[in-house]
Amino acid sequence: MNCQVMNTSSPSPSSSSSSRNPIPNSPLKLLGRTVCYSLSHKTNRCSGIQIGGCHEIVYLPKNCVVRKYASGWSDAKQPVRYPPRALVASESQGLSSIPIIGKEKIGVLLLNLGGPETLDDVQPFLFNLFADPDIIRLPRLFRFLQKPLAQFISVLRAPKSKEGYASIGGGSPLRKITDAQAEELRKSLWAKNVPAKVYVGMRYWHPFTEEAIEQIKKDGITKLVVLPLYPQFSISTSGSSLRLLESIFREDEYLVNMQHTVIPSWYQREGYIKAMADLIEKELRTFGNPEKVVIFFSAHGVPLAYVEEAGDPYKAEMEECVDLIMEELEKRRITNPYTLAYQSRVGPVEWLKPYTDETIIDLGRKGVKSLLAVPISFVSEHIETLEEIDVEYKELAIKSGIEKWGRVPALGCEQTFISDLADAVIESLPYVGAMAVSNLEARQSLVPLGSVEELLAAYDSQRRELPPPVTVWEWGWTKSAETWNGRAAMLAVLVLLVLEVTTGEGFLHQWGVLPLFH
Ligand SMILES: C=CC1=C(C)c2cc3[nH]c(cc4nc(cc5[nH]c(cc1n2)c(C)c5CCC(=O)O)C(CCC(=O)O)=C4C)c(C)c3C=C
Ligand SMILES: [Fe+2]
Repeated sequence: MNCQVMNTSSPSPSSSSSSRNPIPNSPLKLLGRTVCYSLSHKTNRCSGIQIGGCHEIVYLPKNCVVRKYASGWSDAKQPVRYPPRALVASESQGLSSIPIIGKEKIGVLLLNLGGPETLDDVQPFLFNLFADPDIIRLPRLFRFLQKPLAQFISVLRAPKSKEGYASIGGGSPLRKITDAQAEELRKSLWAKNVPAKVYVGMRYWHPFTEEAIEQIKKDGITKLVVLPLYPQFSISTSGSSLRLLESIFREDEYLVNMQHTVIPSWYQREGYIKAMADLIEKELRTFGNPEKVVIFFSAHGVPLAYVEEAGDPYKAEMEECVDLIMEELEKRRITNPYTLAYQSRVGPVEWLKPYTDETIIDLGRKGVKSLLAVPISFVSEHIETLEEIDVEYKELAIKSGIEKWGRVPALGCEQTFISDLADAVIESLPYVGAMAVSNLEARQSLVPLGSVEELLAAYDSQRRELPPPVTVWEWGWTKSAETWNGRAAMLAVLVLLVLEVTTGEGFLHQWGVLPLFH
C-alpha cells in the first residue's frame, strides 16, 4: 500500500515547489518498512523520520500532512508543541537529586562516541571502535574474526593515532566537553521546569553506555529520553549506539519495562540551525572581505556503501542540514558561496564524496583566496577538528593558494544550542513509552521520535556485511588500484588470521598480539 500525501495546508511562503506527490524512485527505499519524511520546501529532501506502516518512503512538502497509513486515514493535524504543563518542579523546592514528577523519575541519556583520555588509552579505544560491527562488518562466515581483526588493526593504527592525540594535548577532549554539555542541559531543563537527570553514555570509551545504564537503574529512572549527540543520523554513529542500547535493553528486565523514547537526529531544529548560523556569521566578520569568503562545510565521511547499500540517511540529512543553515544565513543577507565535503576517510573503500582534501586543492586551483571551515557532523571539538582541520587541512589550503583561513568552533556549550536540546527533550516527553508507530501526534511532531527497535528496523534492517572501511595494507598508484589492492590485502590478512587462530601459531602470537585478553 502506498502512503498518500494530501495537500491540506498552504505551502510555505518561500516554497517554489508545487509538487505534492511522493517522489518516485527515492534513493532511500527500505525493505518492507516505511519512513515518511517531511520535505524541505527548498531541497525536496527529508527533514525528519517518522516510521509508519506503509510500504513506501514518501517525501512530504513542508506543512503538508500525511493522511494515510496502513492503519487508515489520519486526521490532518498541525505539528504540536509540548510545553508539558504538568511537569512542574524546581531545584529550590528541595527535591531529591533524582528528579521525580508524580511517581516518575525522568532521565536523559546522551550518547556519544568517546575518546582516549591518555596516549595509553589510544590502542584499546581503537580496538573497541574496530570491534564494532557497525564500523567493520565482516561476512557472516568471518564474524568470529571480528575481535582478532580489531586487535590487529588497532595495533597497526595506534602509532599514527597516538601522534594525532599527542599533538592535541595527549588525549581527546570529548569526555570533558560532553560532561559539560550534560550539566548545561540539566540546568536548562530545570530552568524550563523539567527536572531531569542527565547521563552520558559513550560508545568506545569511558563512561561506557553500560556504565550510564547501571547508574540509570540505580537511580530508579522510570522515563528515559535517549539523545545521541550527533545532529545527523548515521548507522556508524547513532545507529551503533542505539544497537548497543537495544541489546542491553533486551537482556534486562528493568530496562525492558522502562519507558523510553529516542530522538534519532535533530539537525533540522531551529535552535541548532540558528546557533550554527550565529557561529558562522561571527567568524565571517574576522575576515577583511567577508563576502568573498567561501563557506566550507566539512563533515565526517562514511563509506559510500553505508548510504547506497544499507540505507544510511546520513548524506541526505547532512545536505539538508547545510541547506537549512544557508537559508538561515540568507535571511541575514549573508549569501556567500558555500560547499560541502567529507573528511577523515580511512581504508581502501570509497567514501562519501567530494573529499575534503581534494576539494580544498580544487578551490585553490580555482582562485579562491579565503576559506571558512565549518565542522558540521559533531558538536564538540575533537581530534578531527583540532588536528585534521586546524593543522592538516589548513596547511593544505595554504599550499593550494588560499591566503586567509578561518574555522568555526564546534558548538560545545553554546547557550542557544543547549537550550534547543532541552526543548527537544521536553517536546519528546509526551512520547516516552508511546510507540511512534501508533502515536499519530508523535508522527507529526517537530521532533522525529521512535523507539530503539523501530529505528534499527528502519535502517540497515538486514545488516548485510559492508566493505571494511579500514586499510590493513595498500599498494598501487591509482585510486582504483588502491581499492582493489586493499581488498586483496584484507582477504590475505583474513586468511592469515584464520590460520593463526586455528593453528595457534603465527606472527601475531610471536608479537604478543594474540591471544587476546580483551
Ligand atoms: C558523525 C561523526 C562520525 C562518523 C560518521 C564516523 C564514522 C567513522 N569513523 C571511523 C573511524 C574512526 N573514527 C575515529 C575518531 C572519531 N570519529 C568521530 C566521529 C565520527 N565517526 C569522532 C568525533 C572521532 C574523534 C574522537 C576523539 O577522540 O576526539 C577514529 C580514531 C581517530 C583516528 O585514528 O583517526 C577512527 C579510526 C570509521 C571507520 C567510520 C565509519 C564507518
Ligand atoms: Fe570516526
